[in-house]
Amino acid sequence: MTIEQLNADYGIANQLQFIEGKGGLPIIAIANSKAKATISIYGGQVLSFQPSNAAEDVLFVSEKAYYQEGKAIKGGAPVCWPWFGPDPEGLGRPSHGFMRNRLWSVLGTETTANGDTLVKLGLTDTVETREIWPHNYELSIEFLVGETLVISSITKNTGSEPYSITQALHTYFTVGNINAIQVLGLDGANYIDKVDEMTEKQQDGAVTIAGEVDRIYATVSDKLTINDPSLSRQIQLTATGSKSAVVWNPWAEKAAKMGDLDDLEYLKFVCVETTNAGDDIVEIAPGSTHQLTVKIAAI
Ligand SMILES: O=P(O)(O)OC[C@H]1O[C@@H](O)[C@H](O)[C@@H](O)[C@@H]1O
Repeated sequence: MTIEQLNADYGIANQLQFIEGKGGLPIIAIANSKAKATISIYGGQVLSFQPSNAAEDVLFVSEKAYYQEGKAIKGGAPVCWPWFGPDPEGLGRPSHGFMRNRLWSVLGTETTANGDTLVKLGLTDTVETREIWPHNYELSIEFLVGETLVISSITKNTGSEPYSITQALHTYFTVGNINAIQVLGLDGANYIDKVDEMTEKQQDGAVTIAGEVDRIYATVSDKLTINDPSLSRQIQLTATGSKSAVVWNPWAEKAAKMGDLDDLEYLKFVCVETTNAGDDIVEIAPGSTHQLTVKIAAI
């Protein structure tokens, strides 16, 4: 669909418009009385969210992100689905599933009763996706932009057999200085340390970051907080449909090897991801739906 057609069908006067973004990719630009946000239809991912009273964007996007078909956009909140991390069956399929580099369909846009903006994007299985992953699904991603940002991944099993998924709302958050932040709410949680041969460990106190961190936390609280003294703010995450969470920062050496991350940008973000990952595998019966949601507030 062209930008003109999208605006005609789904634009909302003075609140939501479709524009051509970097690399010619279609972007949804939202500005309402409470916040502004941009959502990339490619990848089905929110790229920015800034409540009216926030000095800085809540989400981080790499200055070197690719805006190119076939590649994931590094930043905002990519959607990892129907698996999180490496191919669970070792068949050489891409890491984090196959939704990050697709053009999604716009299912609907609306203004809610309290003036928030709701956007729904979706994808269903095709001959091509069944070659990669032999299951039937309707996957939709919903974004509710208001004082807070709410992101939901809703998976419906439209087939006749049950199947299992793992997934992540792979949120990149802007921080003032990675060395100074704390992630709260994980004290006592067990985690798999991906940078220490998948050793199982237990979190003691707040998470601080002074090197590469890549952890899958099991059975976490539904409320996590990023305490960021450099930007004098807290980012609060409230999750539903999830028992696990991932904390990731590549640190200097890995960042330097990434073509889509500037060498020093690792200092400026942390990923605290709302997931079904590790042992938090979700089985979905035929006709059933699983919803993974995170509400993000910056205070
Ligand atoms: O570079 P990608 O594919 O976006 O993945 C980034 C990171 O995503 C994290 O969620 C994983 O735990 C890391 O292991 C991974 O490196």
